Amino acid sequence: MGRHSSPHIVAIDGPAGSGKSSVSRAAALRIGFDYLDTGAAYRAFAWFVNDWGIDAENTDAVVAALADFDYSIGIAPDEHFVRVGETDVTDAIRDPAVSAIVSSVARIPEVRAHLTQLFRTIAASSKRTGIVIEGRDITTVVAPTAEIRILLTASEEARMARRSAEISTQSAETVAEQMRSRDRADSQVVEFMSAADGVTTVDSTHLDLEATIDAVLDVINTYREAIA
Ligand SMILES: Nc1ncnc2c1ncn2[C@@H]1O[C@H](COP(=O)(O)OP(=O)(O)O)[C@@H](O)[C@H]1O
Ligand SMILES: Nc1ccn([C@@H]2O[C@H](COP(=O)(O)OP(=O)(O)O)[C@@H](O)[C@H]2O)c(=O)n1
Repeated sequence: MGRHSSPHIVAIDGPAGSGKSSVSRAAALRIGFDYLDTGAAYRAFAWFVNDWGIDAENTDAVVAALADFDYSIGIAPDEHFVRVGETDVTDAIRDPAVSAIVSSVARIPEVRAHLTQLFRTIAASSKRTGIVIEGRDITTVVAPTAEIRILLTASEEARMARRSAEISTQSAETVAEQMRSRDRADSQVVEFMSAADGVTTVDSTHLDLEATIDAVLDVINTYREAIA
């Protein structure tokens, strides 16, 4: 038997290091939803452009590459993978070299429109009751009509500390500077530092990971009737 209606959507946005990926995946696992990390697609496309030797600043060449971008991602929260063609890029897209160029491809409107369409198609393919979608413009552009929309924030200091604890190959100062400049670049294209109308803010500055997951689940449960 096929599924009868489209999956319910929990939309989560926030800046780098706010906890979007870890919190969204854990929340999805807890409520039996799928999970879609949209930043992974922007990263994978940046990886692809770089792999083809295209300059990320060459807008025409980057846009032309979209036609050959064969992307797939696992949306089961416990089976995460990211592939471009036959190549598994799950780890490669986290490389600082990718982080350094991803905002350049993400600023291009044609790239955003193409990936937004892809996200809607992937979300619609979910066989579960619902899907948690996480990124920068999910509450505003990708799924503005989602029943549940959350902005996950944390102070810049907390976000930098979390991210530099994860990356051992670079100094804390380098990691912080790169994150700050990526947030600056991204902010010129999408609004993810303040909540749009109807979006609930969860500030994790003074919460640990478990408490943040609980806070997000609280918001989801508040709207539970709508998604039951
Ligand atoms: N509330 C929190 N307290 C402490 N660490 C957290 C919290 N939320 C996330 N983290 C950790 O911070 C790091 C960055 O989180 P991540 O989910 O990758 O953020 P984002 O997807 O927003 O960039 C991860 O190592 C994660 O375990
Ligand atoms: N919905 C989204 C998600 C990511 N992105 C871009 O993709 C990059 C990587 O996103 P990410 O979610 O993996 O970044 P982190 O917050 O995990 O560091 C961002 O810096 C943005 O340039 C976007 O433009 N829109």
